[in-house]
Amino acid sequence: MTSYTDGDEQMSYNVGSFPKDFGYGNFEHEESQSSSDQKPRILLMGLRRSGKSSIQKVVFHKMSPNETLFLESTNKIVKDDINNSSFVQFQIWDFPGQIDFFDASFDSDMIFGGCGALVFVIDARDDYIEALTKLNQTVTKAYKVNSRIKFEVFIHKVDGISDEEKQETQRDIHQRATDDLADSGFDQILLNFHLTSIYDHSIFEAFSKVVQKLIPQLPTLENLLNILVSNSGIEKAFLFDIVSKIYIATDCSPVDMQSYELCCDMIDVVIDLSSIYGSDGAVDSQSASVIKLNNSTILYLREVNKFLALVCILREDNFSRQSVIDYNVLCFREAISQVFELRTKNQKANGDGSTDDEDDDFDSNINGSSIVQSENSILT
Ligand SMILES: Nc1nc2c(ncn2[C@@H]2O[C@H](COP(=O)(O)OP(=O)(O)OP(=O)(O)O)[C@@H](O)[C@H]2O)c(=O)[nH]1
Repeated sequence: MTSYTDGDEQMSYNVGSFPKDFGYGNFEHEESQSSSDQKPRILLMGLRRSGKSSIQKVVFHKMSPNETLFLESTNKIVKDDINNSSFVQFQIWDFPGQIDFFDASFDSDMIFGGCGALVFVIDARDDYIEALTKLNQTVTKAYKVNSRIKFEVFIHKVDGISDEEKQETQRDIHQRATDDLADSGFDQILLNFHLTSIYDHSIFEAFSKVVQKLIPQLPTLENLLNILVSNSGIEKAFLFDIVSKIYIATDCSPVDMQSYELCCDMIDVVIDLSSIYGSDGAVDSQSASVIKLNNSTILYLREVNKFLALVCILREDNFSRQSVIDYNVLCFREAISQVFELRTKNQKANGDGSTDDEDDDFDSNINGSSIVQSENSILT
């Protein structure tokens, strides 16, 4: 029988092109880390072999997609601590596919109580009727315990499926899932759908959106990026978590997949080169890189802190004012460190257990003082 006891904390990394020790260490300004229990939780649920463990391994442990073919079935909850900067701190719980909500050892209050987001994975290549039934059971059960959970449905393994087929599958799953919820009297539950595959960047993009919803400072970060972009002639800017390549914030212009992929590839190139030629770690405060594309576009990467990098896309003409951009990036970096400091101060003041309400206060503080200050110092 499945046991729902605590799983192993998986802290070793199979990091592909990353240096072996390039994982989520302690953030140097973070004097006190939130305990694991206080971190928001992301639950990975879905039928057996739908691809849950593969997603977690590929996104957070740099496992190559082909290696996931050899993953064994999960038979207990596996908890994984993602201990990054103050912005990216959560736990991922990977559930066995054959989970039984009626099992006496399934403590739904404990499991769904502290849950920030529930990711339900559906294998798009399989007959998904059973998966939809399970989705309905899972979501309604979780909602009854905690109505604040964000529900994300990954329509997974869409590699090798034509674009029309993808859209049709998404439309069908969306329709059936929302109809099922309405039939069970839960039409107030909002499901978000993402087409994903571990064989391309779609899984990183989808996970970025899930993680962003768990970052209370997101509006502040977006605001800072908007100010930076509009004053520096930048077309698009992403704030990346370097280790996982998920972006934790971007400016308000729409994200197109190609730009995101280019930026991810740039991070890979920089990490690879830094690991070979750099002296200490993969990135440091001097880390920067410029890639000129053959369509008069520039990719510009700057380190923000140990875990975060800013990657910008801009036209070559606008890059002639690089010193202005660099100055603005310095202001941006300073503003981000102020956000960190305030966050840490708030956490300490609240005994490390800041709630959403406290984070709201935090946001208004930053918007009221620090951003204005950085806005003034950004050159136009
Ligand atoms: N084609 C394709 N195969 C995938 C993808 N993601 C996962 N797989 C494959 O799906 C199979 C099952 O993956 P797992 O990650 O073990 O699935 P799981 O949901 O964790 O399974 P349980 O632990 O049994 O619940 C593996 O052979 C993976 O290689 C994907 O995006 N595309």
